[in-house]
Amino acid sequence: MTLVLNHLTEGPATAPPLLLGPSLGTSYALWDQVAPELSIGHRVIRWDLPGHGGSPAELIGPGATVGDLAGLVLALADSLGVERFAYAGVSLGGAVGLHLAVHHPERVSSLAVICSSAHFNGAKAWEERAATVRAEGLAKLADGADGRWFTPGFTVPRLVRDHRDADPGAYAACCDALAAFDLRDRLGGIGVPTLLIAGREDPATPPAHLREIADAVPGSTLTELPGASHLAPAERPEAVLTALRAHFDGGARRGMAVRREVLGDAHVDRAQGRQTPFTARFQDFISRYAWGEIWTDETLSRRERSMITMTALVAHGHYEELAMHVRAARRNGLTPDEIGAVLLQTAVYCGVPAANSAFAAAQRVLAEEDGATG
Ligand SMILES: O=C(O)CCC(=O)CC(=O)O
Repeated sequence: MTLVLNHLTEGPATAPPLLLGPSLGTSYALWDQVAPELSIGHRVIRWDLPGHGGSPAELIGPGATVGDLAGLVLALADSLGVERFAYAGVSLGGAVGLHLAVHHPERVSSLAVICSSAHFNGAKAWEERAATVRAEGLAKLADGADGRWFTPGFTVPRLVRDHRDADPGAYAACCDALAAFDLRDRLGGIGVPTLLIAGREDPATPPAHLREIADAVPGSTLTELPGASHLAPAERPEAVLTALRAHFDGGARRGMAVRREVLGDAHVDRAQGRQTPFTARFQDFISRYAWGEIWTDETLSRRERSMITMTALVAHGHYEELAMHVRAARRNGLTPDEIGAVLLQTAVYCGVPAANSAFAAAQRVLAEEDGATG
């Protein structure tokens, strides 16, 4: 019997397939907080590394490469009748995704690389770790997992247990794969839509590693998550979920791009960073509908949409939101004089007190942005 990677499939069999890859030492439980939500719109298939979770250790041996792991993922996809799929992976799982996008682009429709890298800082440390694990097993390394994986005080006992229970030989073979991995000179050839997610506090693959990929992969997007270390899907599941949804869902992806163009990266990153499980769906809703459907509709120009939006906000007295849209109006090309003319017209149709508060809010923003109102 041919051995395949242990995996869990969730979601409708007819939905677009999405494969989720784990990091070294973990199992598909790394996706516990994210996969069920993603499976509303996807056939989600999450897999275990060889010798981790429920995958047979015999699938891998000394001197293994990331290419070997990618081959196992393709064999899994073949066994499930999946030809082309979206893919997201964490760290080693992300390296597998980069390998697939470079060497098997016909199989990958879209890629997300999370807390990962195009190289893992050379071979030496991984060769040493592999030798130690082959000699002593995983207990000591698992004792230090919290510090390598999470911000202080956070943990996921199930993942630490999976680390302790992994097969030492297979774990060491995965270290061999990390030691030999370096795709830096191939990144420019990646043509699939690519999202990079970095944990701001990740000591293993710090944001600079994700930035390096973002700088090289044409058209890619980078999101940095505050309050996340190396296992972002476990530590900031709601933020990872929103970013993945926006990336893998066409409408939401378009919406997120327009939202960033109009409101600016700094604002959107702040909003994403502040997100909680309670607000995640609302953020997703805004990206998908307000930005993905309305602001992307070219019947009206962005300048016209800015004028309408500012007027509506004055009419309902939403001055905080108005301040944000005065900034957006400037990004959409309105001059301070034109913004003033819009607000003056609101004095007629929305009332003088409303326009008075609107002028005060807009004046503050314009003074910050351009120093334009003297
Ligand atoms: O457990 C660690 O020390 C992090 C290992 C790493 O960077 C590769 C991975 O998580 O897949």
